[in-house]
Amino acid sequence: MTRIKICGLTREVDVDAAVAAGADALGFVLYAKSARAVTPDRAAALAQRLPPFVTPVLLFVNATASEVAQGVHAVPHALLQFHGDESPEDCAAAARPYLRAARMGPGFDLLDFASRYPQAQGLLLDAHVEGYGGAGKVFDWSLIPANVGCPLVLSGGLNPANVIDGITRVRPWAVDVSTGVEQAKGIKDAGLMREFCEAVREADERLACTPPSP
Ligand SMILES: O=C(O)c1ccccc1N[C@@H]1O[C@H](COP(=O)(O)O)[C@@H](O)[C@H]1O
Repeated sequence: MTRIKICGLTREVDVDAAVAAGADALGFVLYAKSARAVTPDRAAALAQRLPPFVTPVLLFVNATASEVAQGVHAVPHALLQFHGDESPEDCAAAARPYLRAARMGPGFDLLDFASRYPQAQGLLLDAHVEGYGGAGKVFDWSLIPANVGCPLVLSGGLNPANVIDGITRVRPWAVDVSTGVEQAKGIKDAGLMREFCEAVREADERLACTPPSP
């Protein structure tokens, strides 16, 4: 079953709708330059609404150790997502489970990148864009090598119309969406979130019916 993360939530109503739609994880952007940025206190208030087994994720871009510590203090049970130029040491400093974002583009060596972050719970694959992420841009999925050796979260420009193709071609552990389920930056659309989650389940059903390759 493909796990679903919906990212960039800023409103209680969207958190509740994302949970109702079937999201497994919700992301809160602690990056002041993002149009979806929330403060650690706001992230805590939003994360407090989550029921058991729905994971809050705190997204950082080149944050200082003190900024990461503030986020972790506010939402102690969160998974961290490092989406900038953080080194393996930066990611490990908070001593919390984390996802490392990889900025996919021509010439990017994902296997080498993965070997530098053996402590990451998984790699989140996003398009290489200016501003680091959340741009709604799809990257060339054929750039993903086989056997990366850790769970992959497919991201970058996913939406209800293309996520089935993404899952059936890449077969990721999870998918992550932000722009593709929004009415405006940081304002989610309950209908699109529902359609996205339904499309993921449809992809899973198609994969379950696909005979294994010989
Ligand atoms: O959402 C943002 O504003 C953001 C800013 C900086 C880095 C990452 C950001 N979001 C993440 O980007 C990917 C792809 O998003 P999209 O679906 O293409 O809009 C996703 O993981 C967001 O979590």
